Amino acid sequence: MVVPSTTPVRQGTEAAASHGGGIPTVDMSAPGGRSALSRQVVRACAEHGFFRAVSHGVPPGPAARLDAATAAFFALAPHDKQRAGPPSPLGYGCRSIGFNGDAGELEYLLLHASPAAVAHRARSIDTDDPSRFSTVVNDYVGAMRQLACEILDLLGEGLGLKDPRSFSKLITDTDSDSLLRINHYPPACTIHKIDHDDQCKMKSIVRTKNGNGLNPSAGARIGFGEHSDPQIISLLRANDVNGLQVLLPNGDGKEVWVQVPADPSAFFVNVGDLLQALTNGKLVSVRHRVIASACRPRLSTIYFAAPPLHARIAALPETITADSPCQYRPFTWAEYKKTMYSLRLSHSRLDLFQVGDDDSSNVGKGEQE
Ligand SMILES: C=C1C[C@]23C[C@@]1(O)CC[C@H]2[C@@]12CC[C@H](O)[C@@](C)(C(=O)O1)[C@H]2[C@@H]3C(=O)O
Ligand SMILES: O=C(O)CCC(=O)C(=O)O
Ligand SMILES: [Fe+2]
Repeated sequence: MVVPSTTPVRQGTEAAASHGGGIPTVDMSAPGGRSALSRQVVRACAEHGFFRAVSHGVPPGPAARLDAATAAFFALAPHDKQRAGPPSPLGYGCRSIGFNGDAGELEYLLLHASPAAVAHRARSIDTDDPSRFSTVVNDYVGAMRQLACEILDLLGEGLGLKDPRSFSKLITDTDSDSLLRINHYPPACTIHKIDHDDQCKMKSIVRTKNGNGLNPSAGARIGFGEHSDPQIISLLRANDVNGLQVLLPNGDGKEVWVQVPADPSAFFVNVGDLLQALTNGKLVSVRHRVIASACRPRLSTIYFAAPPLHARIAALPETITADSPCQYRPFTWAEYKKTMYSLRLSHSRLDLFQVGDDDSSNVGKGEQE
């Protein structure tokens, strides 16, 4: 699979810290007060649907323990890993993503984040000591839930909601449908079985000529294809290997793929489709992808914060005005999930829920493209 070359790619830069056209960065501990922080978070989510959170206050222990446990799993022999698969969509998957023919150069573990589901899945992931694996995952999920709530409360405050905790309440419900995904992208050199040094040399030559290193002839490979995350908010952390790209406005009314420089100490925050619907489009769900062309493995962990299946998703009244009428019809997360699982990864599925687009024959029909 080769990267579509129509959209240019540029490097995210430090200029981004001031929203200068790259990757916005939010210092979660910056002096200046909570209302300044909430304005910054709203601005990043409204303009980009994405930001890098630094000085976030999440202790490093749970992440280090999760990375060790998942790296040990991915290092197992293929038939041992298959015990936790095939993905249903939960469980261990290799290359295949979803049910509709999407594929990427990765293997992954997709877990429901509830302690009961983690305990059940742990039995096939860590056969030596399932409860050790469960504890490690539960600790990490707890830390992620807390960070997600903090960001969602800042958004609620910054948007001036009557109840600023409206968003975080959805993900703290005991029936929350949140997920944890661990993606392992093997080094590109071993995928091709081309000699490591030759391939790295080849890539650096093309990078010099083209500036972005994504010429298909250099072996740029789709790790995880273009998509938006369907849930409320996603928190992504990865090792020091690049690969994540986000589709951001370039200021000229066009969009460009921006490479997100790796930062293992940061969390990358994505607005999901549900948050776009809840805010009547004020916050935008960001399209992103992973190009897995590096010569070292990329390990990423993403917490997808979701509401319970029965939760009704409708634009909050504060986000609807005469100038900004309601864009999406109300739906439940269960309904949205059913639709999304019938569609390809790259589908702009929220469009199907636009007011006026009530041709229900479009929704949940098992559309393939
Ligand atoms: C092709 C698909 C995989 C996906 C479900 C879908 O039908 C469309 C959305 C995909 C996605 C993207 C973000 C997350 O990685 C994910 C777990 C999710 O909730 O939506 C995946 C789904 C998946 O891999 O099961
Ligand atoms: O693995 C990554 O870095 C991102 C993957 C992703 O976007 C996803 O799993 O939804
Ligand atoms: Fe994603």
